[in-house]
Amino acid sequence: MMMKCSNTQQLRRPAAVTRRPAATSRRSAKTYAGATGTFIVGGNWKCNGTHDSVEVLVNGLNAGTIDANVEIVCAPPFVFLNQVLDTLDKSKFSIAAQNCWIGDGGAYTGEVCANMLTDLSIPWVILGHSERRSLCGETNDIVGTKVAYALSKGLKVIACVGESLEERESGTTMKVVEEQLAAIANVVDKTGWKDVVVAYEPVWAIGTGKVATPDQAQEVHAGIRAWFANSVGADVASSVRIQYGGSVNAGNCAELAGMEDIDGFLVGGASLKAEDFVTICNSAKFSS
Ligand SMILES: O=C(CO)COP(=O)(O)O
Repeated sequence: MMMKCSNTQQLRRPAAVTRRPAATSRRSAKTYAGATGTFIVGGNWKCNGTHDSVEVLVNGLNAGTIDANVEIVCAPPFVFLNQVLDTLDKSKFSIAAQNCWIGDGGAYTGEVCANMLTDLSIPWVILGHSERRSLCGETNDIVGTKVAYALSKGLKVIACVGESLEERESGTTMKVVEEQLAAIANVVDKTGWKDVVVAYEPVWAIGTGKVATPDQAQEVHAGIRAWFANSVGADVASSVRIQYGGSVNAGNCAELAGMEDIDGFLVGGASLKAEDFVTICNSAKFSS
C-alpha cells in the first residue's frame, strides 16, 4: 500500500503547476514533471546535527513561508527521525530517511529496514546517494534492489545518480548515469516509477562549492529524460521528476530552477540553514 505524506499535503498539491517565464528559462512556461506537476526539494541533512541543533533547524523551517506549490522532503539522520516527526510542520514538509536496508529486517546489525520506516509513517527514503555508493560499497545492483524493495513496501524513493569528476572528464557522464538508472529499471516495473524521484547529483559538485552550471545540469537532465523515453516509456519520461543536487545554495538556486528539465533540488549543506533552505524551496517560479 502506498504511504501518503499527509492529507493536508495532498490537498495543497495543484493538479498542474506551470512556471512563470523566467529570465534564464529555455522556454517561456513549463509544467513541472510528475503526476502532480509539483516542484520537489529535498533537504539531505546527512550525518549532521544534535538534538538541540535539530530543534533550532525545525523551528526555523516551521517559521518559514513556503510556496504551497512546492513539495518538500526533509531527511534527518535516523536517530532524529522521531524528533522531527513530532515537531516538523507536516502540512509544509514531508520526511525521508537517508537510506534503508536492502530487504526484510532481521540479523543485520546497525541497519534500518523499510518496514520500520513505514511503521513510523515515514513516506520517503533516499537511496543510492553517492556517499553510500563510494563509502559503503553500494553497487548499481544493490541500489536497484534497494529501490525495488523500498517501493514494494510502500515507500517513495529519491534515487540518486551521478558521475565522478574523472568520469565527466573522460566523457562518460551519460553512460555512467544510464547504467545507474538501468540497474533500477531492471528490477522496477514501469508503474513503480510514479513513486520515484531521480536526483542527478554529480559527485564533483557535492559538498565542493563547485555547482554544475545551469547548462551542464540541464544537459544531463535532458539526457536522463531521453533515456527514460527510450528505455522505459514516453509517459514515464514526461512524468518523472528530476532533481539537481550538488552545491545548491540560496544564491544559485533560482537560475538552476529556471532550467527546463530541473524539477527540484536535493540539497545538502544549505539544507542545514533554515533561511537558506526556505529560499531554495521558493526558487521555482509558478504561473498564477
Ligand atoms: O549530496 C547532496 C545532497 O544529497 C548535495 O550536497 P551539497 O548540497 O552539500 O553539495
